Amino acid sequence: MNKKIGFIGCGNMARAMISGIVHSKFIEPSTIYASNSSSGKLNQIRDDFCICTTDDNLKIAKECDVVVLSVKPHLYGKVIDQIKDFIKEEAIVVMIAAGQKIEDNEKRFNRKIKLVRAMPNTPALVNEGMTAISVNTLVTDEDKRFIQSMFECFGKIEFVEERLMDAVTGVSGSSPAYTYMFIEALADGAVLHGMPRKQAYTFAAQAVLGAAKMILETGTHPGALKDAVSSPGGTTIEAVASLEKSGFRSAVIEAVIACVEKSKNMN
Ligand SMILES: NC(=O)C1=CN([C@@H]2O[C@H](COP(=O)(O)OP(=O)(O)OC[C@H]3O[C@@H](n4cnc5c(N)ncnc54)[C@H](O)[C@@H]3O)[C@@H](O)[C@H]2O)C=CC1
Ligand SMILES: O=C(O)[C@@H]1CCC=N1
Repeated sequence: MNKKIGFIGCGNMARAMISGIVHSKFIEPSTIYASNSSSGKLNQIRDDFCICTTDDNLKIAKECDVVVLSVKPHLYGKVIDQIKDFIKEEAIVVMIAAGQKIEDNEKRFNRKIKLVRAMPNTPALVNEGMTAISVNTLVTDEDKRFIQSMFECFGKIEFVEERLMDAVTGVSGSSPAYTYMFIEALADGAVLHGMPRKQAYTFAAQAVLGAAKMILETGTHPGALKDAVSSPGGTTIEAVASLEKSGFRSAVIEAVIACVEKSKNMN
């Protein structure tokens, strides 16, 4: 496994992925490359992970076997125009941008190109990422295994039909943000009742982590787990009733719909 992995665009998501790949020892840091349009983040990532950095996107295109396009979605056209004639014949291009469809980007490359569309999330930084992956017809089973292993360096993966990618963005790509809002609000409630803020974040975050683990590890329906916490005439059902009154579930569903719609209409 002597593949070189390159990142074009070295912001929050690329950093989370690079951190996971380096810490898992999947490949040598010296075979990971990153380019960015400004130097500050590049110098930081080179110092933190001992990877190779450059301000030249073409160097990544010419040298790497896997090229991750980790710039913002609106820059895909510009960056693909710049690199399309320099990507190696057998290289795999991985698109992680919200809303970027395989077919549209095949057209941008205007040549035979192995394209992977993936939607990771930033908990990759602590090895708890969730990534969905779709591929085009040129991606081989061996390529898929490599891409799977790369994303598994920092969490779970599932191959999905591309039509589900917008839903994935709503449920896992973007959802860490809304989960942080929930944790922040939980902590605010505890602070309101006298708990020091730092302690409140620990209690709130650990409760959310534990609840998530219960679903993943027991396979029990979330409703049944909720019922097991809600003693008849007890404290929890008061909170549950209050949340229902405020439209909590509906607010979350509406948030996911807004996210998915944005993803569908991005270009
Ligand atoms: N942040 C997140 O939680 C997630 C982000 N994504 C996707 O990852 C991509 C990157 O997102 P973030 O890392 O959050 O953005 P970011 O803004 O933190 O990073 C993008 C980087 O690209 C650099 N850049 C801009 N133009 C460039 C160019 N022409 N050549 C090279 N580098 C250039 C910027 O300087 C910046 O450092 C987006 O397409 C986003 O949809 C996907 C899943 C989760
Ligand atoms: O907010 C965004 O557009 C990106 C995609 C998923 C998470 N962050």
